[in-house]
Amino acid sequence: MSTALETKGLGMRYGRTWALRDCSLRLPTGSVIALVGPNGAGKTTLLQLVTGLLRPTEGTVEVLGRDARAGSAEALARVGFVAQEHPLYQGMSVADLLRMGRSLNLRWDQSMAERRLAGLGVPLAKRAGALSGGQQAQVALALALAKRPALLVLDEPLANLDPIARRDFMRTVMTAVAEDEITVLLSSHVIADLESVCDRLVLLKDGRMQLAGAIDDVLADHRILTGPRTGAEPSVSGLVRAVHSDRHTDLLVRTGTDRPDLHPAWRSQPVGLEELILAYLERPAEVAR
Ligand SMILES: Nc1ncnc2c1ncn2[C@@H]1O[C@H](COP(=O)(O)OP(=O)(O)OP(=O)(O)O)[C@@H](O)[C@H]1O
Repeated sequence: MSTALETKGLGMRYGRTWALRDCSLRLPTGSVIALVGPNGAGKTTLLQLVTGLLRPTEGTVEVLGRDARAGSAEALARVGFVAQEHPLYQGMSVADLLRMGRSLNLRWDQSMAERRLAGLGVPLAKRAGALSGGQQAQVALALALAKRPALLVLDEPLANLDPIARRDFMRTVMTAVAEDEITVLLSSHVIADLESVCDRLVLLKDGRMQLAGAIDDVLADHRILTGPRTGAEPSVSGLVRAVHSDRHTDLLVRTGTDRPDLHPAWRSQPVGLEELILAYLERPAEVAR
């Protein structure tokens, strides 16, 4: 399987603060990757390093086999980026934005962009500033897709969109994935919306990667162990979270592919994606490190 994005020892420091550290990732072509993490985790920093908007303090980023660090025009021509809050020139009409995109990009697909926007009922003659939030998000996405990117990078594309606009936005993304086999890297806090569309997960916290891999593998690596509160807790390594009620204890454990040898009073069950992500996000920083 070919690689769409590879980072090695990637790090970014603002003054004395490391926003991202030791980030080594390999993302296969054609995957849809959810980048999750709490506020300030380093998600935007990572996405801006990938799109060549920031130069790393250390490490390397390769997009489609080319160094993105130099802001190489050739590599970046294959990357579509929708920044947080999908900024557009508010005074320009949608048609003018498309015209500008066409004049700036060699591989521009004008008819596809017009078709997608017409299908969504977005009027081309209207000023961007006069469109709804959902329509503006769709215009920003159409501009990014018209570049015919191999890698589409979306920074919190679903923030501030209502449920229908979120669904329509993700439908457009998934149609592009199916039609053009693009790789998508998207950050989001809306975990429930990611589960049905993403096949890989990268979880950042305090600038460090906590989890990365195919969602199926990540889920298979974890179990919830439930047993009596007073009983001897199983001695397991890889404890992510312990929740105690009056009578029971729930342990979320990174077991790997091993199945722990449990006392008969304990049972082991799989964990769902949302619960797993929340458990990692809630872990105290000193445990997470
Ligand atoms: N231009 C900057 N100058 C100084 N510090 C910055 C700058 N940009 C980001 N940071 C810091 O780097 C860290 C990571 O920020 P980043 O915006 O990458 O996080 P994030 O995960 O995208 O957060 P959010 O979910 O709130 O958008 C934070 O501590 C932030 O304050």
